[in-house]
Amino acid sequence: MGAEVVIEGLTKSFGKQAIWRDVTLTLPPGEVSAMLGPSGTGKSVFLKSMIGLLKPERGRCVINGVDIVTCSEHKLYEIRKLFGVLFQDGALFGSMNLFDNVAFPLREHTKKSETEVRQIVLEKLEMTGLAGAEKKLPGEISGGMRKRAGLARALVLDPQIILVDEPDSGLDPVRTTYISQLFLDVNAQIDATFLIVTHNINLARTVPDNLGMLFRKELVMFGPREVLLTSDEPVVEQFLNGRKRGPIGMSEEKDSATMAREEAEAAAGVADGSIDEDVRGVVPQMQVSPGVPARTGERRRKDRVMKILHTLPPAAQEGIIESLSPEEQQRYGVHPHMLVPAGTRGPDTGSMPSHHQGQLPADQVAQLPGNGWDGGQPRQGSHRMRPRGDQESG
Ligand SMILES: Nc1ncnc2c1ncn2[C@@H]1O[C@H](COP(=O)(O)OP(=O)(O)OP(=O)(O)O)[C@@H](O)[C@H]1O
Repeated sequence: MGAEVVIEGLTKSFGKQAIWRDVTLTLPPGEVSAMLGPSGTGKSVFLKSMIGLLKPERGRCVINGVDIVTCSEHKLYEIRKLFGVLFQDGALFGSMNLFDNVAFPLREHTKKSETEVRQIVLEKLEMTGLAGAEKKLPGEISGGMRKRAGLARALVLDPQIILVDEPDSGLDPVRTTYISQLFLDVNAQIDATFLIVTHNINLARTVPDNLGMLFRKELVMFGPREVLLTSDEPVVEQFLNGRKRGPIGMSEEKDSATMAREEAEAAAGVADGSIDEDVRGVVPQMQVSPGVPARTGERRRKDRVMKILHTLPPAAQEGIIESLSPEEQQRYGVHPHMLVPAGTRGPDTGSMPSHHQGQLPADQVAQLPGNGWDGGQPRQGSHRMRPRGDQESG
C-alpha cells in the first residue's frame, strides 16, 4: 500500500513573499488526491516541498515516521526513493530513447543487472501503453506519449507516492482523459498514493478521491471530493465554473470595489465569458479500465469516508450516498436523500459533534481524521468552507 503523507502547519515563503501558510492535510494511503488553485498560488512549490527540494520555514511533512522538513540529508535521500514524480513535460532526456530514459533511475540508483533493468523497463512501458515504442526519441513522439514515458520512468523504482504536476499541460481534452485514466489504472495496479496538481476542471471532477484548493496563501479546504464539488464557497464556485466574476482576479485576488462592480454587472445581465451553466455537483468518478483490478484505495476510501460522513455538509453526504451501489448502501445502513443529522450518531461508529443540522462549525467541515482513519476528532484550522444549508443541497 502507498505511504500516508501527514502535513501539519506547513509554511513557505521566498524572502518577504509568503507563498502559503499553515497548510494542514493528510494524503490517505493509496488514494488519489488532487490540489487545485489559481495560477501562482504555489502548487508547484507545494510539490517541491513534499520531496524536500524546497524547505518550508515551519511545519511538518511526515512520511513513514520521518519529517522531511527537519530530517538529515541522508534520511531525505532515502525518503525520496519512495517518490515517483511526473513533471509537466515528462522531463525526458532528449538525446536518449524511451528505453534509456525509463531505465535511467534504475541504472543510477540500483545495482540491477541489465537483464533485470530490461525486464522492469519493458513492464513499465507496457503498463503505460508504450510497448513497442522503446526505440523512439522524445522528439519523435506526441506530448501525450512523452507524459506516459515520464510516468513509466516515475514507476521504475516502485514508488509509494506519485506526484503529478499539471498532467494536462499541452494536452487536448481527450488526451487529458486518457492520461487521467492511466493514473487510476496505475493506482489500481500498485496502490500508490497520488497527488495531482491541476487547473483542469474535468480531471478534478472525475478523477480524484480527495480534492483540495489553495487560494490567498492558504489551504481553502482538503477532503473527500464530494465536499469541494458541492461547495458554495465563492472561490470554489468561480474556479469550477471558470468565471471571471468572483474573488479570483487576473493577479489572483480582487479588491472589494472590483467585486462590487462585477456584482452590479451580473445583476444587469452582463455576460462574463462563462457558460451559463453551473458545473458544481458530484459527477460519477472515473473507473478503472476493463481488465484492470479494482482499486483497493477506492474501497478503503469508502470505509473511511462513511466513518466521517456525519461531519460533512449535507450536499456532500448526499453525493457520497448516491455514489454507493444499493448493496453498499445496505452495508453502510444508508439510503439516498437520507442526511445524517449533525448532533446525532452517523450510520457508522464514532462520536458526533454537537451542533445543529447544516450548521457545521467552519473548522469542522470535511476535516480528515487523525492518522488512524478512525473518524476521530477533526483537526483544527485546515478547512474554512461555509456549510451548505439543507434547502440548498438538492
Ligand atoms: N525558487 C523560487 N524562488 C523564488 N520564488 C519562487 C520560486 N519558485 C516559485 N516561486 C514563486 O512562488 C509562487 C508560486 O509559484 P508556483 O509555480 O508554485 O505556482 P503554481 O500554483 O504552481 O502556478 P501555475 O499554476 O501557474 O503553475 C510564484 O510567485 C513564483 O514566482
